[in-house]
Amino acid sequence: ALRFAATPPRLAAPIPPTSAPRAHGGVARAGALGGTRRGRRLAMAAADSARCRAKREGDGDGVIAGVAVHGGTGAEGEDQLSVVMKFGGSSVSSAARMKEVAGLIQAFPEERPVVVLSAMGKTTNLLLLAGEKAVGCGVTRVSEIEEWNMLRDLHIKTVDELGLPRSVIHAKLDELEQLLKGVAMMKELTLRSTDYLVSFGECMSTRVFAAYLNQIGVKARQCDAFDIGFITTDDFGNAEILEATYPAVAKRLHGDWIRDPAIPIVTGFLGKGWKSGAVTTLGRGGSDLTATTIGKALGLREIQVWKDVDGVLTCDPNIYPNARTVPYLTFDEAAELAYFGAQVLHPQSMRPAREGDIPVRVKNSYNPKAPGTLIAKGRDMDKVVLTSIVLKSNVTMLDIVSTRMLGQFGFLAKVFSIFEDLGISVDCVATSEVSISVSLDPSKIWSRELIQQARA
Ligand SMILES: Nc1ncnc2c1ncn2[C@@H]1O[C@H](COP(=O)(O)OP(=O)(O)O)[C@@H](O)[C@H]1O
Ligand SMILES: N[C@@H](CC(=O)OP(=O)(O)O)C(=O)O
Repeated sequence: ALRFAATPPRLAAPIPPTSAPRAHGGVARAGALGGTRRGRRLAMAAADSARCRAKREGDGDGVIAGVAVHGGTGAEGEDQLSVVMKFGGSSVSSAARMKEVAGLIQAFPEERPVVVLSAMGKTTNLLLLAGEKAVGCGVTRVSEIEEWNMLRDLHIKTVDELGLPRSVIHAKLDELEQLLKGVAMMKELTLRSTDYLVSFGECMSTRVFAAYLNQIGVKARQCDAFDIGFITTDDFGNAEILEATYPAVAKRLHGDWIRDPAIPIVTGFLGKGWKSGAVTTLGRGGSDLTATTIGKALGLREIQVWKDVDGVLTCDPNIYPNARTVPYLTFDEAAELAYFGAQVLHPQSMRPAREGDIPVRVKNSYNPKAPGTLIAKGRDMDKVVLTSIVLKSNVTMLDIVSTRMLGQFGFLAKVFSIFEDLGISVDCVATSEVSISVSLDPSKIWSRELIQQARA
């Protein structure tokens, strides 16, 4: 599909790129992370100014206002959390990569980041494969599952190379092995237990990374998203974040920071089902959504998503290696690109950023000097013709042809009520007097029922 940018009127001047990292290595300033009384006073002052701002701007969405009720936060205070830095699996795939990420965090001593991490490298895929194999292999053969051995070895090697005690990871690895044996025993892997299984990826990467930061003198605190207020629907595998998440996460992260300032290292991708209380996941690539949710909850200055590419590119670099970086995007453009197949961002992740009006910067952790892509409310569209090309595979096209449409009203409404009943999302629509063509979101399963109802 070719996505052409429309040419709306000029909206806002582009925001200049962030300053390049100042230095690599070294230990973060103690002052920036210190829990002084002055810091707390500043925090309260910032809370007051956030309250005033919310009042002035008539901010009715309850985020800043909601936080203020619980003691307040805001991005203005010197000792407040200031940005989200999310690092994807490719950025934390080994001990060497984790050291570089730690260096990146230290290179911005003026920031007080909330760090969001994905699972190391391809751990999520390995966990899914290990789970599938466990269903059919029998309890005694779990220890032979190749993917389980690969991910266990990766985590132990990483801990060793970072000079950390293996106890950092042992409890989680033991629990994971028990879980795989449980799956093998039951010969069953439900969506609910799959979510619990894959959660080990983020639970382990954050524990390892937080321990490493503490070891090098940067005070950090590991946080499981499902324990700090990420409340979701119980749609295992593709859970939606509920509104209650925002005040809960803000209260917890802000409260912890005021009590004992330490960089929060939060598990991406995970939540807690509001009915079941079980661990849920936000859909593949969901750590981006974790990052933007935290950004909105705390009203932070910026959300940074660090990838293995120089930003959002003009097309998938796996298809066209000479793709160029798109320097500026609007939230709507980024959401549309993500929804229509640009794997670089989670399709839902732009929503909290847009609602909170918090710029998202897509950066390359392998090439931090590159300016990346800045996603914000508006950008200069004067010279824009083509923004980016995306490809979406396995799209289902449905053509409905009927002479009963001629001169009638309500035909489209009937067709769309069938989609609604069956929970099917429609991407594109084209109509004429005698036919309707729609393309259906491949992530939703559609069934024969649809054809039968369309015929009726
Ligand atoms: N339009 C695009 N712009 C940038 N990257 C893209 C695009 N389309 C697909 N990609 C792919 O998305 C990858 C980055 O996304 P992802 O793997 O989710 O990163 P991470 O795991 O670090 O969060 C890139 O390595 C690239 O192969
Ligand atoms: N680990 C999860 C969540 C995620 O966001 O990963 P990444 O940031 O590496 O795309 C996944 O693989 O889907």
